[in-house]
Amino acid sequence: MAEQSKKWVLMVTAQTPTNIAVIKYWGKRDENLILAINDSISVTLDPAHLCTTTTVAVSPDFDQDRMWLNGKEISLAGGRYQNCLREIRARASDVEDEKKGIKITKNDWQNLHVHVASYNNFPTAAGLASSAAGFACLVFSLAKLMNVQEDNGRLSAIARQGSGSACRSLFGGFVKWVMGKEEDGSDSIAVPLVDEKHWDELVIIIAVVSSRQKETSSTSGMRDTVETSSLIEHRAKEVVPKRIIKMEEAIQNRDFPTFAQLTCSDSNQFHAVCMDTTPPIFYMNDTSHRQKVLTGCQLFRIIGCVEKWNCSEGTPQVAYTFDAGPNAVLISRNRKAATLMLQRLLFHFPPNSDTDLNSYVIGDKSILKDAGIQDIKDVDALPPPPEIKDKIPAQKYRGEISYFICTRPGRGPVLLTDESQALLNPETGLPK
Ligand SMILES: Nc1ncnc2c1ncn2[C@@H]1O[C@H](COP(=O)(O)OP(=O)(O)OP(=O)(O)O)[C@@H](O)[C@H]1O
Ligand SMILES: C[C@@](O)(CCOP(=O)(O)OP(=O)(O)O)CC(=O)O
Repeated sequence: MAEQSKKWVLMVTAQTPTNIAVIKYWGKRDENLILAINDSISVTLDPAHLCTTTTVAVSPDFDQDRMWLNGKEISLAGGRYQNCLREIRARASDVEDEKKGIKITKNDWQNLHVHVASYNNFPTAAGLASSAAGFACLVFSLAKLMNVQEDNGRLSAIARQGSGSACRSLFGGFVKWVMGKEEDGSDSIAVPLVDEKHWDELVIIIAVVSSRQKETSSTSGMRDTVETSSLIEHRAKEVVPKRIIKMEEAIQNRDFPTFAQLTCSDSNQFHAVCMDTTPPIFYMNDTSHRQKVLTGCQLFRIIGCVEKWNCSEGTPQVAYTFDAGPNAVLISRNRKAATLMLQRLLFHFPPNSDTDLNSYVIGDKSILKDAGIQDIKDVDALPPPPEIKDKIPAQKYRGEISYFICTRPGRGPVLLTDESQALLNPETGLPK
């Protein structure tokens, strides 16, 4: 390292989106490298509504690697963090900042320590893919700090070693994670299929049922499935490869009926292999807490509501998909369908009377406006959806959903150049 008289801190801040799989990754063929047993496809969600912001800093004064997640210091000792840090350091290049008088050579990076501060603007470890946005952001920001000369595809193979689904957050739009064949995982990377503008009519509504941490992590859940389910092999070898081909075609052609059919079937099959696991995993209907038994039923009701409406329209208006947590993701074919979906959701799941509508529907609130809803009175005045026949009185489940997020397909990672958005103090390298 060049002689420097002044103390210095060099920082980079980045923002990375989360993603939701429409063809699910579930099961590994290598636990350490995180190599999947099947390809998967996801849609990247607009970072304006769900994203991770991460600041990474380097200074000769730092005596160890440290990380703060959502304001609390966490350990970087875990294998996944260590693998990402090692792989990025191995690819670091020379960095020079003439204004600050900083010169770091390729070899210096092996001895310099980093500080990392990260913030998720949505619940962590609640099944909203915080690990995906989080590891993608960590790898992307470290790569920029250390001047790594590799494209986002190569970086995705490093993010994958933090969390499998993270590799898909290196791109916007629709993204495929190619499982690859190589033992070292070098061909197990994310590939962008189409960018976020290709199918920008889609509107995504997430019903957040529980923002508490889930009972069974994806990592241990999928390990148990691979060890004990006999259905998973059929899924990985026979079902998913065919679905991947059809899904890619549906996305290219913006063929919503095929897209919706594949998305719903794949989500349902993912939960079927979870149930085929010993002991069975119930992500949609976790029976370990009384409250969750109730909320789980609400998720089945959301499926029922979407299926009934799609059927009555004669062609799908909305696709549903559920990850490893009790949240529903509803992808509408266009704004009109999203408006009608939101009206149905608010009819069945009105907020408690003391809840502010502004905090009950967050993200792109213009959908709420399109639905003609300005306050709770408008929610209470919503008529029952016409597809509900008079035989069964329409049910309402007040207060059963925590909140709704309205969003859309979004872009990939970006650097934030405005220093005021940094999460670390530029003088000390400690959280602001
Ligand atoms: N911003 C972040 N930066 C780095 N790591 C993060 C970040 N956010 C979350 N993580 C890591 O991801 C873990 C949570 O992952 P987990 O898979 O349990 O939940 P999730 O990603 O929210 O849900 P799912 O993957 O099932 O959708 C955290 O404990 C932490 O280790
Ligand atoms: C259901 C899923 O969301 C599973 C995601 O699993 P993770 O990527 O969180 O698992 P690890 O690789 O062990 O970190 C489906 C998907 O995103 O494809």
